[in-house]
Amino acid sequence: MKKITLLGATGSIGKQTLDVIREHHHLFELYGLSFGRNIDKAIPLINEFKPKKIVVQDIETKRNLQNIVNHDYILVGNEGMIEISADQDTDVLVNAVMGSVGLEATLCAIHANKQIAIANKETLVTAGHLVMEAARSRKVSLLPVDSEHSAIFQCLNGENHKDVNKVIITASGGSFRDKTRKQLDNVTIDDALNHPNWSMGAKITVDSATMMNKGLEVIEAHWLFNMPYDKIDVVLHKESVIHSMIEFADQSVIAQLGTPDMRVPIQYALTYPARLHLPQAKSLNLTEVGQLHFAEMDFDRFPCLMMAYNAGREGGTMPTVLNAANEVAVSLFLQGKIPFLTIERLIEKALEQHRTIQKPNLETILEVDQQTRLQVQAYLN
Ligand SMILES: NC(=O)C1=CN([C@@H]2O[C@H](COP(=O)(O)OP(=O)(O)OC[C@H]3O[C@@H](n4cnc5c(N)ncnc54)[C@H](OP(=O)(O)O)[C@@H]3O)[C@@H](O)[C@H]2O)C=CC1
Ligand SMILES: CC(=O)[C@@H](O)[C@H](O)COP(=O)(O)O
Ligand SMILES: [Mn+2]
Repeated sequence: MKKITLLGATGSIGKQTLDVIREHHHLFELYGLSFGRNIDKAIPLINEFKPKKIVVQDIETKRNLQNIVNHDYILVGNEGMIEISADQDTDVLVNAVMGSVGLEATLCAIHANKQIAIANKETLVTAGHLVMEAARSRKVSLLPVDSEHSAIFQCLNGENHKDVNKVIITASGGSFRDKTRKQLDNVTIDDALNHPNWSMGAKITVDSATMMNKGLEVIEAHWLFNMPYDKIDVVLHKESVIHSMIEFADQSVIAQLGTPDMRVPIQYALTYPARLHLPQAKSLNLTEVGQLHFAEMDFDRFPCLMMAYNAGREGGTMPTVLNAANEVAVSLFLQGKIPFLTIERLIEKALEQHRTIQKPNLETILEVDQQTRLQVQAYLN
């Protein structure tokens, strides 16, 4: 029985992780869970899975939860997430929290030798060098949950890293893929949240519409697979059937395909190297899909992707700034405070104003993250 700690249990990945745990309850037990403030979503999960430990975002949420459920172990905030992630009684951390707030819990879980299933891409973008170095030195396996990275991981199975010509990450194009830049002037929050293929949390759905999601994924792939940026390509593929591909030295291309269902990569990260039956997932019928489409990425149409490549290549604290600026800008858009196209302008400004610090330690990363958040908020005043 593997005991799982799940950060971000009330979210889209959290919910689908619980589907997998429920399906394989003879293999997995939910030991601890965290969520933000969404008590209504958390209560049925607490009642069903009876976690030993719970973490909420703040004291007020803890008080409100205590008025509803009788539980001895409710912790708060980052310290709480760190405690349940590195707890001696848990085996695996599924990090499905949204944002770089998941960084310290990931690092502490690695230091405590936990197996990590990582959905929380912001952690790797913000401080990939620290996370990968910790995982290497502790010999901890860091298994990807993000669909493209799970695909790359599967395509690399049994292959030699030096034989890779390039990694080809597929991009659906997001909610606005058929719109010109001019048509983006007046798009609404609801329009942005209408992803053509995936049902996901609000932040990643907006990232997908700006193409920042692919930018974050390029940096994530760089760290997870130790791949230089000139060997990572992005191609538009509107069906999201091919989740990513690898071209090898002999020009052979291996791809991983499947219906768009995050329970598949989540389960694989939890059962690797075994593949278990997953009854909820639909079989891929290519004759029903009919055609698969591919198009070259247009960096003028999607400038966030180029900003991410540039920040990744620059390295040091630049990806930390990219991520923090993006988190704040997307949140402002989702609160209705800025129009869609202002997201990329705020990020661009934050990147332009930042002087890179190379080889930053955790303290520096956390400081730059905080400073960037305040700076981007201040652009609006
Ligand atoms: N959804 C998907 O299909 C995919 C997601 N990912 C990545 O997985 C991660 C999670 O995404 P997704 O599930 O869509 O996100 P959601 O917004 O659906 O869920 C986020 C979860 O994190 C919690 N949370 C948010 N902010 C905080 C905070 N400050 N402190 C503590 N908890 C917090 C939320 O709690 P509450 O509900 O209480 O607010 C919720 O449980 C992201 O990094 C995303 O990029 C990667 C690939 C695919
Ligand atoms: C499901 C998943 O992994 C998302 O990150 C997905 O990739 C979003 O799709 P696009 O960013 O390609 O629109
Ligand atoms: Mn993805």
